[in-house]
Amino acid sequence: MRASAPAHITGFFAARPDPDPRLAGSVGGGLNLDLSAATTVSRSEETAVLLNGVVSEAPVTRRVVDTLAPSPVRVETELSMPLGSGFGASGAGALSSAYAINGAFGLGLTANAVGEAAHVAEVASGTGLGDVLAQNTGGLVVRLSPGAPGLGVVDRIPVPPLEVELLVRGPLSTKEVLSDAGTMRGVNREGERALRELLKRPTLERFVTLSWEFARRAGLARGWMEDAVEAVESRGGMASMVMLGDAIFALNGGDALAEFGDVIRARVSLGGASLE
Ligand SMILES: Nc1ncnc2c1ncn2[C@@H]1O[C@H](COP(=O)(O)OP(=O)(O)OP(=O)(O)O)[C@@H](O)[C@H]1O
Ligand SMILES: CC(C)(CO)[C@@H](O)C(=O)[O-]
Repeated sequence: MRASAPAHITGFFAARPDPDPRLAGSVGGGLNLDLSAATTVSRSEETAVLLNGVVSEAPVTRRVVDTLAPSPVRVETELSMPLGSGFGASGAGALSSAYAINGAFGLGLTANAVGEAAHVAEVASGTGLGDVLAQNTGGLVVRLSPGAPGLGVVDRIPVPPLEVELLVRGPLSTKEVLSDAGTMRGVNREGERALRELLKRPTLERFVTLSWEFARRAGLARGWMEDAVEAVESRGGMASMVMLGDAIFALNGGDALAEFGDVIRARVSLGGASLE
């Protein structure tokens, strides 16, 4: 059985911890992109998880297998987004695996129940907070309260499947940032502020502008990003940092961004995770 889930790039966020991982997560805003994780699940003598054809530890996906699979499975995930760079690869892998396991074994779980298994795996692994909730929704997602799909509250800002340009300089460990109390105090303060401001006028443009304000005020933006965003803005585009990656996303920024490295082009994915 095969299923897929979109990449998700967060623009701003604030962690909302909770002893119950189903209720823990984050609030914030982010874009789903058509760089997908596609997972095929088949029954097997023993469980194996392959990421892009390579047997991998894949701790997040293994938690999903332990939660949902009634017998050993072979899980093969093809990822078309960069790993470890803020594209929600671990969340997309976990969510697409959960959908595929549900279909392969006829578990009869709803999308929210499947999403809950992936969300809990992601939060428990420390590799993400709100990606799965957003990836189960699709589009430009505003997370209003934290939690697994069916528990967290989301809304969407209506946008067409517009093009997004991305420049990835390298990975940034989500787990390290989330576990740094000093950094997270600033992140949470600024993320809550950005959400309040966005809800006053929820538009795509405000999302990008507030994301860039968040990245700088939270102390996450890097020097090269300032130059890249300025170059994009000087030619009429908009840009901000991909949370959490050493990466930039831009709207109408392709030519300017290309001066800083290889640009990946993607489109907003309006759908969430699904069986194929
Ligand atoms: N599909 C997947 N299944 C299981 N593990 C994955 C998958 N994709 C990435 N990982 C691993 O999850 C770990 C955490 O990745 P990390 O959360 O830092 O980045 P990400 O998920 O790509 O982006 P984000 O910052 O949006 O979470 C990394 O070791 C990565 O190799
Ligand atoms: C923490 C995070 C930014 C990592 O991608 C994401 O999971 C989110 O928005 O909660």
